[in-house]
Amino acid sequence: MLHNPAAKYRPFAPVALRDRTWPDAQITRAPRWLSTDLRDGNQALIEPMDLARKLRMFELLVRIGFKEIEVGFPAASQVEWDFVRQLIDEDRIPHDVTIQVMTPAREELIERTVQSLAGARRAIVHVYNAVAPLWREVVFGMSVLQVMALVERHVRQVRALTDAQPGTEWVLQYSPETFSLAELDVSRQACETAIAAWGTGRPIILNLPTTVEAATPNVFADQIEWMARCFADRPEVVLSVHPHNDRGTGTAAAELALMAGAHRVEGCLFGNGERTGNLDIVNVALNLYVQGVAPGLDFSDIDAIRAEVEHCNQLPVPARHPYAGDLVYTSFSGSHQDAIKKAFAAGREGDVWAIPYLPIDPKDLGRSYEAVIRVNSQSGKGGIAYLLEAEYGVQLPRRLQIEFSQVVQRAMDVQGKELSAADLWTLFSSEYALDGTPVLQQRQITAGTSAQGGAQTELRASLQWQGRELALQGSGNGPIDAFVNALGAATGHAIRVLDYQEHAIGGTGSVGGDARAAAYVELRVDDGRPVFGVGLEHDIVGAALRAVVSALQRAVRGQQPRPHAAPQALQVA
Ligand SMILES: CC(=O)SCCNC(=O)CCNC(=O)[C@H](O)C(C)(C)COP(=O)(O)OP(=O)(O)OC[C@H]1O[C@@H](n2cnc3c(N)ncnc32)[C@H](O)[C@@H]1OP(=O)(O)O
Ligand SMILES: CC(C)C(=O)C(=O)O
Repeated sequence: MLHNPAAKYRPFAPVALRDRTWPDAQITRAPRWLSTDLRDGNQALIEPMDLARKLRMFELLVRIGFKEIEVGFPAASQVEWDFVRQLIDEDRIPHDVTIQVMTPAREELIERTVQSLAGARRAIVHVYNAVAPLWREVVFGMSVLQVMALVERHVRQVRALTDAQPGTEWVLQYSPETFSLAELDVSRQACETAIAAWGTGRPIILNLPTTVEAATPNVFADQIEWMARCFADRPEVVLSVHPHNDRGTGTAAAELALMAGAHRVEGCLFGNGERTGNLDIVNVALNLYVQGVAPGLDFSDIDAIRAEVEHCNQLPVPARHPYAGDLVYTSFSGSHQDAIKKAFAAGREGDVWAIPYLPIDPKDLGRSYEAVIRVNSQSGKGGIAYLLEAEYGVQLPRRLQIEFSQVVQRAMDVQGKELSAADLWTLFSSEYALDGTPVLQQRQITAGTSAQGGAQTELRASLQWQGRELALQGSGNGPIDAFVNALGAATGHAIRVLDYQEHAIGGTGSVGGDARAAAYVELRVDDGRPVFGVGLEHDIVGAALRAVVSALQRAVRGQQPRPHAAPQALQVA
């Protein structure tokens, strides 16, 4: 790269429009959309679509709700011609859909283009010629006057040919190609020449392209407002824009152009098109949607649409593509996951959508929440807890989330790749010995009254513990109290219960067919650090006792077995 790029590149001159109004405008309704997937999109494919793929694309566009579809460049090739004929001859164009075809300003090509439309109910003939200085000099070798003469001659020709086919309702679209790079006055003259040659008062679309993006989108908005003022008193004129994306600002250019007075937007699904692509219509339409404006296009099953477009174009849609990419409803980083989980837990997906980091409800596009959160080395407790709850129904208490996230981090450091919900469950089950917790045998629990008149529970059971069978006997003010006292006496550990929580798990989750109980116990054992245990059982008492054993096992992991000791007093913090 150059040390001084100014030696080679020049900045684009701004438009002198001091009284511009577009910065204060708001887009409150959807524009008219034209899909140019079958023309500008198609001409940019490594392998242009064959008839079968063109038809699939056309039918997809109709299903999505496009009412104006540029179906091709019929003078360019036999496939293009045959496709237009197939649509007309087989009556495949719905009554509310208008097809558009494109031609350069060349006699023989215009003639063939208009012929291709014979029998159409309604059609837009799209004529273009470049108007910017570089093109005038290098491509055409023409002065401005000669360019105007070219426009006049060819639009007159379109008029004559279409007048000869009165069975079709005709609209002319004129594009001063390279508008974004041209002097505004030259573009205006070209448009006025086209209007006059077509016939004042007859419907005409003036389509203003950023054939190559050359400036920041505010400059394009100024250009559009300038042109809109020139044609403001012409009701027959529809002002359309056709942004490309060379600077990566196609979407912004289209949106600012709508604020500046454009009524119609041309583009392609997911931004296919020449070089960096055409404007991404899905992007602009869904940007409107999340501002509460109905776009008039239906992307309810965005994955199916994406798959169909990928098939037709033989090009992938990137994983980070706005609204449609594989990863765009996924959060990897811990603080995002935490915020999303809290917002769902607080019911913030209610009537008015307010979920942090998710500008749109993925469900509206047929995507699912399951895909929202994924866990890798950047993740924190929130995402892990979300996945375990969403997939397995367990609602981990906050301190258990923190404890388990450290277990996950250690596994992640070794493994170095993303963990699925199933991987997390395997790790969780093994860490808290959900399947391997020794089961209490011959459990007998009797509720009674103590000598002081309070509630007293007596517990007897046997338990396999560190290779020997323990006979447990204890009493307390409830089953957990009695069990902890009995276990402390039998194992020689001082056990204190710091926290206890429980909940039911519905019968439909991945945990099992029937409803189950989940219990979480936090213990301090022998004045060590607090540890959690988890128990899943069909009954709540069984789950709680399992959770106590799970926590004690974790607390004494790696220690030598203790001799018996006297029962410990139970305290619940
Ligand atoms: C910005 C855009 O997307 S414009 C759309 C462009 N799309 C396509 O080009 C796809 C389909 N195109 C084609 O199949 C062919 O290019 C055709 C059939 C249109 C023409 O093919 P050819 O006659 O071989 O010409 P070629 O492709 O080399 O085009 C260049 C010629 O067209 C002229 N030309 C380019 N644009 C235009 C225009 N809008 N109006 C009139 N003439 C034009 C050039 O000046 C050049 O003329 P020259 O040969 O006298 O110097
Ligand atoms: C001819 C026009 C509309 C075009 O495709 C462009 O300029 O990009």
